[in-house]
Amino acid sequence: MSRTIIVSNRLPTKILRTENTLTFQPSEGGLATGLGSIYRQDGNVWVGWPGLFVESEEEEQHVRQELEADSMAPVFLTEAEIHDFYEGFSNSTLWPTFHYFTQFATYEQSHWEAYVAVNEKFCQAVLEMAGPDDTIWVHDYQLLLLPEMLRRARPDCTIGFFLHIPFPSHELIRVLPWRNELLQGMLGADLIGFHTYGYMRHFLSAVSQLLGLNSQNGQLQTPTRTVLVDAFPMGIDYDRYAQAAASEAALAHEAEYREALRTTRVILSIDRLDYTKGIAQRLRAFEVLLQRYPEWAERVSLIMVVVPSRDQVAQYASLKEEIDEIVGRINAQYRTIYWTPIHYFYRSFPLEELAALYRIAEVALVTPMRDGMNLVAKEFIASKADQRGVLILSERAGAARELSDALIINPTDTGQLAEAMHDALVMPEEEQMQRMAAMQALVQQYNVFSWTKLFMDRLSYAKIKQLTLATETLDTSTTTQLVTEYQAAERRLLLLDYDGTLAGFNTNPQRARPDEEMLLLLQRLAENPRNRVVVISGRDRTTLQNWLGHLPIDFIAEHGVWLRRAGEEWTLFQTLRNDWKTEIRPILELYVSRTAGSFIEDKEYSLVWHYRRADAELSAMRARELVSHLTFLASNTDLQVMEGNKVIEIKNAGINKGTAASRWVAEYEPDFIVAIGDDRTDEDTFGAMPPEAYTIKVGSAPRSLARFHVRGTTDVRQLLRKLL
Ligand SMILES: O=P(O)(O)OC[C@H]1O[C@H](O[C@H]2O[C@H](CO)[C@@H](O)[C@H](O)[C@H]2O)[C@H](O)[C@@H](O)[C@@H]1O
Ligand SMILES: O=c1ccn([C@@H]2O[C@H](COP(=O)(O)OP(=O)(O)O)[C@@H](O)[C@H]2O)c(=O)[nH]1
Ligand SMILES: [Mg+2]
Repeated sequence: MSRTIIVSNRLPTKILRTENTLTFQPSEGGLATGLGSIYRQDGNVWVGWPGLFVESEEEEQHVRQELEADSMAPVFLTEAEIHDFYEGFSNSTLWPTFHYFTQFATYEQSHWEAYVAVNEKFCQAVLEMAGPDDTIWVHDYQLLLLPEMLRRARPDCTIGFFLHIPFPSHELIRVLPWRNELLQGMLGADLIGFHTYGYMRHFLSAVSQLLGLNSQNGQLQTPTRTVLVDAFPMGIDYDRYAQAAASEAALAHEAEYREALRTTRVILSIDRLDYTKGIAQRLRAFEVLLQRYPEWAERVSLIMVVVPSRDQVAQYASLKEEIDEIVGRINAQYRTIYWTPIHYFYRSFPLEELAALYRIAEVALVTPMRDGMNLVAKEFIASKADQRGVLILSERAGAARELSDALIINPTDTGQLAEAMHDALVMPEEEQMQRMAAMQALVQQYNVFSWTKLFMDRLSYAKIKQLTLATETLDTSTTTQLVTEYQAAERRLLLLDYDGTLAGFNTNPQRARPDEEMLLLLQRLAENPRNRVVVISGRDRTTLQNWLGHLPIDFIAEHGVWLRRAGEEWTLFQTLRNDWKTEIRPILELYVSRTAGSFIEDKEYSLVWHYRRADAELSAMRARELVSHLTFLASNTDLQVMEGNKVIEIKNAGINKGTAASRWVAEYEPDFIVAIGDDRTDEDTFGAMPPEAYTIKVGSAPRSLARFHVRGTTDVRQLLRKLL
């Protein structure tokens, strides 16, 4: 039976050592509480770190067994690994960078190395566990390299990846020395999910800017595969929080708190201790509230739960001191014998007590500087059975993209935040209920179960899509068959594209000169009297002539405009005009002047706008603009607009690599054909070949007419060598 293997840095259970005994308790943090409800189903298993340093083999065995009984498999990390991988790279490099706190980020080579090593350790643990049909779902920034590591070990397995924190602008990502490795690591997945569309957009733009990979409608084309990218805002186990809030235990705790607080109204905040959560700013805003509206003195208190977190990281330790200091100062200044302005707790609470706090609070303050999602906001909403209560929510929490009925604030605007608190405290009940009802409906519908289902369904879809769209890989047995057929054949036709097929794709087209190995390979293939070798390219005939003209091969140049059989003269495919160039050239010049780095190639019967060296995103936009501009102009002419790899070409209609290649098939009557190409324009060749021909696409494409595909130019060379 196939099952799902969830992988995250932290298990939903953490183990504490007190003297000689181990206690197992639930982990804090959104990931553990969010997914905690679902992993126990259907033989699924959760792989992760249990938060404990084991001291002996026996202890390790014991922990492993205990966790296994509860569907978990531990990855044990050493103190050094926790220092360099968790506190170091994960929480001192990635966490601040991804939350726009680059001033806190450190860049240590040793931390990076530990990050690689621990990702490998997780990879081994997963591989030991995963069967070929299992789905692997990797979570979060601590394991960005894992998808690609798993992919390398199991090329066909199903891998999902979800990032729980923001994905920042590529301007921040590019600051990281290891940015390309990190992005490549994520691209090992079949589906990559984010909480919001904004994060997804930033990711796609980073991939385009830094790796030069294009996407369309969230479908990303890597050299080998199609990867889907999408937004999946995570939800909570709504019923669990609603039930907890309605439980006897929660009611009893609430009564207790009410008695202690007497008539004081409650504003609540709950977070892990983290500089991303805006805790200090929130305290200052509360102080401003008391200054601006002295009438709230003795009438409203802030209950602030701060859960200890990552206290070995310097920034966290100093934040703790800062908060202690501000709370102390405000309380000292405003408190009375009857009233404490801020009830500050630095510890975690069990679910029933959290539920009681959610119940008693009239206002929840969720005001992070940056937060991937923030589940506390959703838990507060689920706990409000009577629909009274107001959520104040930072516009920079992922949750703000969904919860538009909250009072949305900018957390750095202390004045606005203070006013929002006041507004919340005086909001008429009817308005509170209206807003709360709308948010409850949303949080109830988009819960953690629908989130999981949506992600998993989309992951199966990604897989099916890859299978149905992808051409078959040219594996060893097909290669053997190809070679056998080749050897038996008398009249063989080899149609070979140049750039991206025989030569690697170069940012400067003039630098893609043939190397010695290629020249020798073509020479030897062409020498065989049973072979007809045709280089079929979009390049101008002069370049092909200069580079390859001395070889006994045929040429199809300018996508079929110019033809040359070995030893003969160049001829035109048909009589052509090029008087249209005077009208079209100024348009291309306009796009060059608007797009630095782009340039025009002027071929005898076509004009090309190249943008491989221009800013990836700007030029992609300009390219769409240019295509529609040219298509409009060409509509009543005999011109055609062709899009290739970072090029737009305009030329006479009816001529392409396919029509030219057909001429060779008709004249030469081959009994064996291999046609290889990497580009959109090569699709015309593939489409024009008889069904038994070996059509081979280099790299991946969402849809290709070729029967087979290979990874890159190295594979092409290898295949051609086999034919010698
Ligand atoms: O494992 P820790 O270092 O103790 O940290 C706890 C978790 O914090 C982060 O939570 C995030 O995930 C939430 C659910 O998607 C989201 O609501 C929140 O905005 C994020 O900050 C972190 O991403 C987890 O990996 C940690 O385990
Ligand atoms: O004493 C506490 C306080 C909070 N939480 C939980 O910690 C999670 C915090 O998740 P959130 O997404 O708000 O932020 P994160 O900590 O993941 O950044 C929520 O589910 C809270 O219920 C907890 O388990 N114990
Ligand atoms: Mg090509």
